[in-house]
Amino acid sequence: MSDTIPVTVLSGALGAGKTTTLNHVLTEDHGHEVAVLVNDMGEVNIDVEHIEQQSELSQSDEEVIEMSNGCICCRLRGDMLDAVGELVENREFDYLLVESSGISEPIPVAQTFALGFEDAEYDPTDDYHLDTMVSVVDAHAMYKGFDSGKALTSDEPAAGTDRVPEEVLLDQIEFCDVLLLNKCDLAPSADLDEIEAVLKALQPRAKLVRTEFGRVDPGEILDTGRFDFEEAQNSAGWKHELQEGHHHDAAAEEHGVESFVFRADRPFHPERFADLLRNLPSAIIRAKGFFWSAGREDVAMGLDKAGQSVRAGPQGQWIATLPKQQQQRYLQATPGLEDEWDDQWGDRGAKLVFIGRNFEAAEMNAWLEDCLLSDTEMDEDWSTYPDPFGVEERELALADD
Ligand SMILES: Nc1nc2c(ncn2[C@@H]2O[C@H](COP(=O)(O)OP(=O)(O)OP(=O)(O)O)[C@@H](O)[C@H]2O)c(=O)[nH]1
Repeated sequence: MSDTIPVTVLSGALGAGKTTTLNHVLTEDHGHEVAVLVNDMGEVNIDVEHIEQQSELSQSDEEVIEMSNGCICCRLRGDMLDAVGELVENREFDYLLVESSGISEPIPVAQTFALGFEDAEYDPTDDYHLDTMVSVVDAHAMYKGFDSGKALTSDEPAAGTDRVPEEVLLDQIEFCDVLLLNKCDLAPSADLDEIEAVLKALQPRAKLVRTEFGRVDPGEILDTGRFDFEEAQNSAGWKHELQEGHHHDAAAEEHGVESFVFRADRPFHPERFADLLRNLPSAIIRAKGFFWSAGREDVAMGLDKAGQSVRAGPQGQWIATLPKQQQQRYLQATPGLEDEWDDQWGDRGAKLVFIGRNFEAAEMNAWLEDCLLSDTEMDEDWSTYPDPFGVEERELALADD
């Protein structure tokens, strides 16, 4: 590990300030010989021209960069693996900075460096280790979003993907070690406090640093040693809420940031719950979890709300539908599962987390309770209920409603 090259990955929405941050860090005295990789990996390349322009910009800066720190800029098209492999062969450098284009997902990039690929010819973990995942968040865009009642952005899905930008943005927020809240010059400080409270609720583990024009101390993002794949995967606020239960955070409370977990051991009435999902208040920024839809005892439905986009549909298996032997293994390995186990229905039920600002948890709770089957409905024939959740994974995409 120690003789492999540390890697910092910068992600963030389009225009959040990744390039600005990168250029700032490169001109600072960071004590490294840095190679820079601009990754425009995804099939989704919305904006090749933009990236082209950007690298022209970096090239025009190259003189400065070369002179101060001996950095190398290289642009990547296509296979990131080949590029990073070639890079170690052909260049002398001791740190790799990757700028991951706005639309690309941080998790696959992290996987490349942290885990490598099984069948690939080149294994990047021979030469590299992931040091820090950084996400640059645009404070100005978030502030404007709050102002217009929208939690985050609400752009159309990018061509070639069914994920809208705010879903990717939430991945970037939830899967990182350091959050740079950039463009702080463009939002009033009261709003910055509020944005910060929201970010902390979405991602309690990351270090949060406020910046203007990407002016961050290089030590905040280089050689931090903060990355840990497992921790990063479990660092989302909603996971904490589900696993550890609710804990009050004074700063969050002060700014009206609320998170709330709903648990039930009954099914939802499919239509009532679909209706609620269609009408969720926009104050709810994030919702995530599993639920049981009456008539679909075969499958655990997943809910995933990121900003204005809501998806719900078949996502996983109840332990109750697994073969007996496997069930036993889960029951033994999972503390508390035995107590929750229902003789007839096993682990079927609802476990949902909602994170938002200025919403009434009690009201939300009452709406959800109303969606559960009543005692009378518990005795009905559920197979006659229409099923809005379909058969495809998380098919009910409500973003365009
Ligand atoms: N006012 C203000 N403008 C900023 C700040 N940081 C960056 N900008 C400007 O915002 C624009 C976008 O910045 P970039 O650094 O290119 O953003 P990016 O994230 O690399 O953008 P993409 O590569 O398109 O994803 C540029 O015009 C920057 O000058 C900031 O802190 N405050």
